[in-house]
Amino acid sequence: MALSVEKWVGFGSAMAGFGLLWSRMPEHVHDEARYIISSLVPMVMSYFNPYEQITISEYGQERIGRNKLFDAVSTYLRRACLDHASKLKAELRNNSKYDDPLISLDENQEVVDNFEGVRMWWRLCPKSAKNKGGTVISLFTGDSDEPRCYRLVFLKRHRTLVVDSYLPSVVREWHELIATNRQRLLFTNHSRDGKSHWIRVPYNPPAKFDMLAMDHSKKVEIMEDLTAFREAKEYHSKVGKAWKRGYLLHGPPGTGKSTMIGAMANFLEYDVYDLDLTSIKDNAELRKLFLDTTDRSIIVIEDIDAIEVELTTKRESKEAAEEKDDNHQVTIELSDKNKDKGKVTLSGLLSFVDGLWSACGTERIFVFTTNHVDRLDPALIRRGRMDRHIEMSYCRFEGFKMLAKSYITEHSLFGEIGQLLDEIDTTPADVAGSLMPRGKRNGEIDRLLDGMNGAPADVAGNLMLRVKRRREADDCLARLVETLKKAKMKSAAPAMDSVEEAKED
Ligand SMILES: Nc1ncnc2c1ncn2[C@@H]1O[C@H](COP(=O)(O)OP(=O)(O)OP(=O)(O)O)[C@@H](O)[C@H]1O
Ligand SMILES: [Mg+2]
Repeated sequence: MALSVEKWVGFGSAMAGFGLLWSRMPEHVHDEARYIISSLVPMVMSYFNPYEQITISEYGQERIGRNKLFDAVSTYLRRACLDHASKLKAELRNNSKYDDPLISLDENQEVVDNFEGVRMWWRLCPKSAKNKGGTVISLFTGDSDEPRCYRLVFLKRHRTLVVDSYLPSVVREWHELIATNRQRLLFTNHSRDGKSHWIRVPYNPPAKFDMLAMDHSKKVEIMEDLTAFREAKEYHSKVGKAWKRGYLLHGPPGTGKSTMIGAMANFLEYDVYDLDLTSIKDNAELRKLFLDTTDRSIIVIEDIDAIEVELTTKRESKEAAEEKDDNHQVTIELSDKNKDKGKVTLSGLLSFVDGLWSACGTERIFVFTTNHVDRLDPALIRRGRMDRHIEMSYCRFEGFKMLAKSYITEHSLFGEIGQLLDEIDTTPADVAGSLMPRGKRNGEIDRLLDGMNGAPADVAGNLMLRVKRRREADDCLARLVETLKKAKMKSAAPAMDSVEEAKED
């Protein structure tokens, strides 16, 4: 049967070719006869050919971005139709939480699927050279080959079933599988042969919201905001807005901006795209990268102020030269390395965050981080582009308790620590650093355990853990008090100097 399907489809092509040939017959063949025959051949063919075919290409029109249906079909066929295939492919995924090889269909292997008693024939067609009628070069990949595609062949009378039920069910299964099985990924852009690509690694950030040292109500507000965003598909389509949200995280170094991104990714179960603007040649490259991102992802640009410094300086000089031309079309010179290569502009960046291209993906979160919010171009961070501005601030007592809670919830040094944290600006990173256990006093614990002959293992283990934790907590908190006192003295030193200077005067 499979062979006959192929024959029919092949016969169709042959007849179409014949029709084309006929239409190019010499002039002396009567025009009218030529017209009638060339339109009759496909009609006759179509009448006798009981099959239809749908092609699902790896890339969309003009190859702007991947065709998600292609990925859905790959996953579906891997699950549903490998049993009867004789030509398979195996690869070890570097982006999976599993170590087992991934088996999939090899090119040109035909498989048959059964849906509601109806047979469907699938085949993965390899890349082929495109040479008819001149070379068509992909807009972004610069590739002149026809991409790979799946061919689905079915009986004509089942077209409605295929389009309305079968293909949607393939997509549904794909979504379900992704939701249950998938390994989250961290992507970063990388330039090879003058072209930018995403490279990806498995991503399991340890950060969780409950570990984040920050104002509790602020934290709850952010989590509620993220939940509302995730559930707002209908709202966005009803009001005709792109389903995206922008967060600006600002605050001094070490206050948890990057940690917050990890916590967001964990909370939403999204992939993260860490966009390094310094290695992007121009707006076209930026566009390609954006279009290659997947939905349900967080797109991050860290330290946006580093780029903005250049932008602001440039803009100021341009404004001086052109008497306040404030059109935001100023070029960002991203780095000395790229100075001569090309340009990414602020407007190029904004078109993805908030402009025409922002509608090209759904369920995207943009996160910009900066240590210097005051240096950013207002155009970049205005509300609507960056929907929420979140300030990550120094560690106070509440934040400290959050960081310390994995060791201890109450201690005699807490009062002193609370007072010191109120007096000096310390980052959560510094506090977390002091709270790291340094593996001291193990000898003492060993001696203690030696004296507990015959104690059940779990009691001994628990006791050891308790003693260890207590000792560690004593050490850590004492070390933290010491660090904070030193920092306090240091911050008081210039003031003391000026008092002394005033006395001398
Ligand atoms: N608010 C916080 N809650 C919990 N841990 C924190 C917090 N802030 C910092 N840390 C700890 O300090 C380390 C550094 O923090 P992080 O990299 O998130 O800071 P950052 O604000 O991104 O700094 P930078 O501006 O230099 O990029 C983290 O690994 C984390 O362990
Ligand atoms: Mg950071």
